[in-house]
Amino acid sequence: MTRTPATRPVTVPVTVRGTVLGAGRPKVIVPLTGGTVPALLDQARDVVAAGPDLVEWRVDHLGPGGAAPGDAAPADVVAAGRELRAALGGLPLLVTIRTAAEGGLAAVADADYVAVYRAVLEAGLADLVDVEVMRDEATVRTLVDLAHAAGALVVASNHDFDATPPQEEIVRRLLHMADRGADVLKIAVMPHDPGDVLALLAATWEASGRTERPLITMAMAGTGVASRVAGGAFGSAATFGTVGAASAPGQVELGALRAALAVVHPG
Ligand SMILES: O=C1C[C@@](O)(C(=O)O)C[C@@H](O)[C@@H]1O
Repeated sequence: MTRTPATRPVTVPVTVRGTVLGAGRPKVIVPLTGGTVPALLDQARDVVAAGPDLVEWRVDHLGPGGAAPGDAAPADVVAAGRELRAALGGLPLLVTIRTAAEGGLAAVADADYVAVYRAVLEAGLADLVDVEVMRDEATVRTLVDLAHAAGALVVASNHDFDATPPQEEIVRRLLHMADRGADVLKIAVMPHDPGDVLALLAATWEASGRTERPLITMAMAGTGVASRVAGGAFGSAATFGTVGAASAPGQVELGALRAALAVVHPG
């Protein structure tokens, strides 16, 4: 049981293209998972029409001709990114290479992971980049510096698709992300029972009392849906919802998610 400290730091919100993370109702992030540029742009049109707060581009789903997801070369990613950026208008864009180690499709070495992000950042395509904080420390440092030099924010991330670590460990990982210089701290875990969802929510509440940085947390799959709709009440600044394809188990369709968020966060 975690008690509320007498003085809790207040979350310092971050603003991306007018969208505020860390204040007000949690923001809805919709993932794009197209495997080819035409598929990506089709999906982007539907997503823009649905009006999310932010868009996540899962670059690891892109492959040459859709044949080999995760293997797209930096120049191809940049070319696709330019078209995507134009299709998104002013929507904030989070660029994510989710590696196989954390439940994604990219089986990349650190050098390639950095090369793709470097190209995307230098082309000015990302407002935020997802950096897996468990990767090599020098890689994480390089990416944090590259992102900040390009005027982008870093969303540090960690994913456990097998289990839910204990509350203290979830908090430790989130605070470690802050130590690494991330602007937003994100963790996704796999619950096996409602107690695991409670651990994730308790960790969210505890961590939000120990860092000023906005958090994004979720328990995945059906058991974890409560965390996707009600995580904001415990300190999560955003939640992933779908327009079409999901990028992780348990994501709720955008319209239903917005309705649920309006119930949890009236006014
Ligand atoms: O980190 C996350 C969270 C996520 O895994 C989810 O469970 O909603 C979905 C991913 O696309 C995103 O990068």
